[in-house]
Amino acid sequence: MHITPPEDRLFQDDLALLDALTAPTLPIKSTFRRRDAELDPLLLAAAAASGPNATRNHYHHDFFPGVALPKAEGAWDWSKWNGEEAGGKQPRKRLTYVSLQAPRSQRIQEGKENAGSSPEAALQPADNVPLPSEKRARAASRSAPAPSLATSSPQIPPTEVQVTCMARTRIPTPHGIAFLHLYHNNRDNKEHLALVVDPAQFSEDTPSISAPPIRSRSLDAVWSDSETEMDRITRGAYVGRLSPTTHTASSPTSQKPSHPTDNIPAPLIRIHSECFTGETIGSQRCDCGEQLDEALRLMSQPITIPSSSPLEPATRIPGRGVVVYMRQEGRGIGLLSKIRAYNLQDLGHDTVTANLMLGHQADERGYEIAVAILRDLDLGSPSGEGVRLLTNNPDKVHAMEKEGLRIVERVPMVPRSWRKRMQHSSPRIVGVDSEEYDEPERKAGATLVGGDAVQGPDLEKYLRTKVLRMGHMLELIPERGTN
Ligand SMILES: Nc1nc2c(ncn2[C@@H]2O[C@H](COP(=O)(O)OP(=O)(O)OP(=O)(O)O)[C@@H](O)[C@H]2O)c(=O)[nH]1
Repeated sequence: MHITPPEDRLFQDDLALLDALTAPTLPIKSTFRRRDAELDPLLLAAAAASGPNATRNHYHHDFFPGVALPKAEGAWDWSKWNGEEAGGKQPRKRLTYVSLQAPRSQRIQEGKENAGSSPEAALQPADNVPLPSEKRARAASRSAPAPSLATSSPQIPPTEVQVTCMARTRIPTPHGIAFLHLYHNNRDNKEHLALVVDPAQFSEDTPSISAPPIRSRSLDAVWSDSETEMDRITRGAYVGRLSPTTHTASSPTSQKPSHPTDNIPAPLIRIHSECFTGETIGSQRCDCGEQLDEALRLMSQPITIPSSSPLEPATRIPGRGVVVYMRQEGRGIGLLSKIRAYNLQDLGHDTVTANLMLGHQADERGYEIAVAILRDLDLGSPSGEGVRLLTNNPDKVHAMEKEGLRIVERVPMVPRSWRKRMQHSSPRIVGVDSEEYDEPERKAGATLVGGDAVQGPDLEKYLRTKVLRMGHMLELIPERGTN
């Protein structure tokens, strides 16, 4: 007799549960076995852990109807629950899940929810804490007013996503220079980012390629009549490289989609979702940190353009690309829920089931804002040059295409550990230029955290200022080249 191992059974049950929770109709009775005994304590734990009012989208769902819950958020008091214990002898009453959430239209009418973030809200600081009035006045006198997201295009219906690049700056990364763009939008209060890798950002370094510079239209626009050249430069609307002696404000970007005139491949684009655990503390539960690092590395690789004539050598040009960094932590469920989901995963559930058990969808991300950011950078428009999208996620490809992004190629994102394993069995990975992956072995860690030492002139200057101007207790060492 064949006996299914308990882990397999759990896995099959998880799949059945997943079907039950996600299918449009309930599965046929015989294929779906309820796992009351194992599941209920977990559901109760998940519900109790999130407290009465901290479920998805902070709407009030109640796993314990009729129980007077304490007022303080998250302060679930078990002594107030008179229900039977799970696994007790009497036949158990199933707890029902009651949503106390009113329809959205009603919540908007009652003023409990905004109909959509107002442009003003989008331009608030990200943490949404209003500045004290005198600070706000001082800040306003120092910075140019940002364009109103609502009024810049009066013909655009209010539902259309609008993004504004509020600031841009040069960041020297271990892979080369990237330009960090910070965006506000009219949909949420998060500061989404774009990291642009593009040699044409430096006019003096522009190689002999015809690809247009990747520029933000909203950043390069003139925001008001009173905006000075220094205001524009301070928010990053400049061309070339800034130095104490050189600074030239940019001109408003042309609205025409631009095409490279030679055979340059479309820029490599990565839509990356925030992952504090993977990117900042080097968690090895996921490969997010590695993916961010890898995306920047791949974009910074020189591109080989074959020559049209066999007599001429191929040309090598610097890499071009953009990482759009979306603040969609935990596939959109937020860090709090992701941490709880990790505990459910430690109890044996997979990443999808854990999300569902917490009342979330498997993936709650949306890509409208990401596409709007790419549009602002003049990338991926139906009439433009298109993009190569770095992802393994088919849903992401479909979602981006649905939002109107022109994807000319999907580039796989092969985990480094898998690549190394595959390289042992086969020297070439299908669909990937093996030269691009010719990199030295890393000594430690899977993320930027585990990378090599940070170094370079910017860091040197920063460290010296900390010692000389801010009194940091560090012995100064001679600058490079001075001894
Ligand atoms: N809820 C949840 N989110 C996770 C977990 N592990 C990673 N994430 C989040 O997942 C997001 C990254 O998504 P992935 O599924 O790794 O990759 P993807 O973006 O869908 O696909 P690729 O483009 O191929 O990388 C980040 O926001 C992470 O914080 C997890 O176990 N649970």
